[in-house]
Amino acid sequence: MAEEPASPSLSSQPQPPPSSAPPLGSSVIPIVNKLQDIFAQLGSQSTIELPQVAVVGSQSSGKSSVLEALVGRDFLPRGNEICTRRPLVLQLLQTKRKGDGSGEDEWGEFLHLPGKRFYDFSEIRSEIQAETAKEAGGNKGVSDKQIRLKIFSPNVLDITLVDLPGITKVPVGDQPSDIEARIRTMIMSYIKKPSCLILAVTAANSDLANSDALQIAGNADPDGYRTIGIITKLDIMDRGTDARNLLLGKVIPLRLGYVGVVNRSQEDIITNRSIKDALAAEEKFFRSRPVYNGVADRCGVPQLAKKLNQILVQHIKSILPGLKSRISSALVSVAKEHASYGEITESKACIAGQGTLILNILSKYSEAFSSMVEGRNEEMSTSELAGGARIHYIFQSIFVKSLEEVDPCEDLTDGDIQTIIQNATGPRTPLFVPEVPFEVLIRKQIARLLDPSLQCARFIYNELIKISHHCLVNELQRFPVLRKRRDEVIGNFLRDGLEPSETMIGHIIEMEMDYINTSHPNFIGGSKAVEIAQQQIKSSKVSFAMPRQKDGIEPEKAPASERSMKTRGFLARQVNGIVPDQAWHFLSSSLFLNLQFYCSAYCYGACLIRQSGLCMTYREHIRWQKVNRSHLLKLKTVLSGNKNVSSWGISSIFGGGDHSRMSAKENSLSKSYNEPGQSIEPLEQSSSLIHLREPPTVLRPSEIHSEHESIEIVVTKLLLRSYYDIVRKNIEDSIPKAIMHFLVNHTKRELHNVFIRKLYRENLFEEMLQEPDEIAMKRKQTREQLRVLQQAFRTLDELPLEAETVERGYSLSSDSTGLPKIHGLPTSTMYSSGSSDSYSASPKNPKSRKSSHSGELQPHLYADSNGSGRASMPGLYPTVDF
Ligand SMILES: Nc1nc2c(ncn2[C@@H]2O[C@H](COP(=O)(O)OP(=O)(O)OP(=O)(O)O)[C@@H](O)[C@H]2O)c(=O)[nH]1
Repeated sequence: MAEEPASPSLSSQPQPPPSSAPPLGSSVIPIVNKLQDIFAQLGSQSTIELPQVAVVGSQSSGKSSVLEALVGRDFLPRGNEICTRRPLVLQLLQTKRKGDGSGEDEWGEFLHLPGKRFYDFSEIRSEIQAETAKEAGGNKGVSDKQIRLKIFSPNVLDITLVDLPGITKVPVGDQPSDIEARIRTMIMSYIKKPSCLILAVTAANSDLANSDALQIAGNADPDGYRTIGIITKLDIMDRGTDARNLLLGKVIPLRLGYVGVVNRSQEDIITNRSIKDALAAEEKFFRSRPVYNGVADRCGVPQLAKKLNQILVQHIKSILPGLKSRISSALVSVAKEHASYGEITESKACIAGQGTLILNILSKYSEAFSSMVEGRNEEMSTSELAGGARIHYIFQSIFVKSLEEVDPCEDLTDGDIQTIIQNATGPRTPLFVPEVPFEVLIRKQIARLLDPSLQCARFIYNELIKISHHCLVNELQRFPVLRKRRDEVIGNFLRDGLEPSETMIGHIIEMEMDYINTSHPNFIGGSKAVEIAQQQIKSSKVSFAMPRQKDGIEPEKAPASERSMKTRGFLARQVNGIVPDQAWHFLSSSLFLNLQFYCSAYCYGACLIRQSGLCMTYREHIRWQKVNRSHLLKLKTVLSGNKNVSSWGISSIFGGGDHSRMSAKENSLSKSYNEPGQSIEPLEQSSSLIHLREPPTVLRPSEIHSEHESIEIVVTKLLLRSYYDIVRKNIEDSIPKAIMHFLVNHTKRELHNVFIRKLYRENLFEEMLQEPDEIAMKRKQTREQLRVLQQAFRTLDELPLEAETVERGYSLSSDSTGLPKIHGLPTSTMYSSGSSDSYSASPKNPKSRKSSHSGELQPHLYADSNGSGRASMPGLYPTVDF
C-alpha cells in the first residue's frame, strides 16, 4: 500500500480559516439527509439513530465550553464556579430550510416550556440558569432532574448532546456531603449506555493521572472504544510545560486518543468574545507553539469535530448494508407489483391483438394451474403445504388415516351380533356360525365408507377451486371481468368433473358391497376364525374357571348347558377339519338339488332379514318355514340317514371342505318338522289351562351367552374385521385414483380447451380486457415508486465512496510506531502511545481523492457568534455534493 501523504501540519500546510471550523457532524449532514430522504421514500418511520455524545469531567474543566464550540453557538452557562448543576439533554433536530432569509429557521424549545420558541440564544442560556435555580436552588445545589432542550435548525444533525455537572469533591453551598458520589452516579447513568460517546474533559493545568474524567469514563467504557480524551486550557499551562505527551497518549494511553483545545477564557466570556474569534485565537495559539506542530491532528476544536465526524461516518456505514437490503427487497416487490399491472396494452385497439392477449393469459393460466397441482410452481412456500401437496395430504393424512382408524365392530355390541345371528337363524336354535349375519354386517360397514369417500372428493374439489384462485393472481388483477369469467368457467368445469368422480366412487362402494369375496387370499376364512375364537374363549374360560376348580367343583359336574357347549366346541373343531369328513360323498345329485333349494330358500329368508332391518316378522318366518318344509323333510330324511353330514357345509365362509356332523339336537330340530301344528300358529292352541305369559313387544336375546354363542360372536367379529380390512385397503387405493382420474387430471388435461371454447370469443374480448381506473393509477404509482427506489439504491451504492470521501480527511494513517492504521470506529483501535501520528488523505481511490480536494467548500454553520446568519466560507473540509 502506498504511503499516504504526510498529514497537513500547521506549519507546512495552509490551514483553514478559523471560521470554517465545522460544527459537530457537519460533514455527515448531507449523507444523513440523503439517508433520511431514502427512509421517507421507503415510507418508513424509522430514522438514523446517531450516537449520543456526553461530556464528563471535573468541575470547571471546560465541558460546556467544548460542547458550545462543537455546536458553534453560545447558549450554555459557563463560568469559573459550578455552572452545570442539572443534566442538560440537548437534542439537535434538523428542520427544512425556509430560504426566506428571515433567520427564523433556527430556534430552541424547552420541554418545560412547550410551544415557546427561543430565537435568541442568549435567552436560552438565561432560561437554563433560571430552570437550574428552580430545581437545584441558588446556592450551588445539584439536581439529577434533566433540563431538556431542543435546537431546531436546518444545519444540524439529529443528534443528542448531554452536558453533565462536573465531578466535585468538597461539598460547597447547599451541596450534600455525598455530592461526589451523587454526581458520579448521575454521570454513570448516562455514559454507561453503549450508544453514548464519551468526551472525557481534563484541564491541561491539572494532573492527568488524577483525571476524574478518565477515571469515570474508564469505568463506563473499560475497552475505550467510545471515549475521546479532551485536554482543555492548554493556553494556561505553566510556562515551560506543554501537553504534547498528554496528546500523544504517553501519560495515559487512550484507544481513541486525545484532542487538545483552547476555549474561551473567563475573560473572553466577560468580553463576549465570539466563537468565531475564539476559534481564530485557538488556531493562532497552536500555530505559534512549535511544540504542537507534529500533533496538529490532535489540536483544536476543528480536529475534535473531525474525529466525531469520523465516528458518525462509521456509524452510518454500519447501517448502510441493512438499509440497502431493505431497499433491494422493496425494489423486488414493487417491481413485481408493477409488472402485475402490465404494460398499457396497445394491442387493445385491434381484435387480433386482444385475442392474442387473451390467448396468452389463458394459456399461462392453464399452465400455472397444472404447475401448481404438480408442484412445479416457482414460488414454493416454505411455511405451508400448497397445491398438489395439499391434495396428497388430504388423500394420505386425512382420508386414509380416517379409514384406518375405523373399527368395523365399534358400534356393534355382542348383543347386537347375537340378535342378528338369531334373526338370521329364525325359530331354530343356531347350529353353526351363519354367513348371513356376517354379510349383512359387512355390507353395512362397507356402506359406511361411501360418505368419507365422497367427502374426500369434495375436499379435493375445494382444493382445486383454491388453486384456481391462486394462479396468475397478479397478472389477472387488472382484468376483473376476465377474472370473473375465468372463475365461472373453471368453477363449472370443476363441478362437472366432480359428478363423474362421485358416480365412480358410488360404483366402487357398490362393487364392494355387491360381491363379498370370501375367497380373497387375505380373508381369514371361517375355519381359522373359529379356531381363533375357540382359543380365545378357551383361554378366557380357563382363567375364569381356575378359581372354581380351586373351589373343588369337578368339570364333569358343570351344568348341562355347559356340557352341551363343549359338544358344540367339538363340532366347531370338526369344522376346522380335525375330524375327517366325508359328508359330501353321501350327497346324491337329488339331495344336492334339495340342498340348492334349501339354500335359495335360506337366501330368500336372509333377504327378508336384510330388507326388514335384520329382523323377520313372526308371520314371515312361519311362511318361510311352510314353503320350505317339504323340501326340508326330504333333506332331513337323507341327513338323518347319515349323521355325518352337517348343514355347516352350506356356508361358503368355511369353504367346500369344512363340513361337520349334524348334532343330536339338530336332528331333533329336524324332527320337529314332522310334527305339524307344533310350531305353526302356536298361539291359536294356547287355550289350555296353562297360561303363557305374553311375549314382550321388543324381544332381545338373552344377555348371558352360551359358549357356542360366544364363539359365534367372536367368529363374526373376526370375519368382519378381516374382510373390512380388505375392503378398506381397496377403497384407500381406488378412491384417490378415481378422484385423480375424473377430477384432478381431467381438469389439468382439459382446462385449456375449455377456456378456449368458453372464453376465446371475439364478442367477449373488449369486455374481458376492460381495465379499472384504479389499475391505471396503481401502475403509475408503482412506476414512480420504482423510480424512487432505483434512485435510492443508486445513491446508496455511491454512498460508501462518498462517506469515505468525507472520512478521508479524518482517516488515521499508521503512525511512525507502525501501529495499525485506523479506519473504523468504534471497532478500530487507536493507540496513542506512539510518537507523532497524523491525519492524512486516504489514497484509497482517485475519486475520493479528487472529491476531497475539489469538493464543494463546507459552509460554516453558526459562523457568527451572535447568530445573525450563516456564512459560506472556503475551507479544507470536504463536503458531499448530492
Ligand atoms: N483559558 C481558558 N479557560 C477556559 C478554557 N476552557 C474553559 N475555560 C474556562 O473555564 C471555566 C469553566 O468553563 P466551563 O465550560 O463552564 O466548564 P464546565 O466544566 O462546564 O463547568 P461546570 O459545568 O461548572 O462543571 C470558564 O470560565 C471558562 O471560560 C480554556 O481552554 N482556556
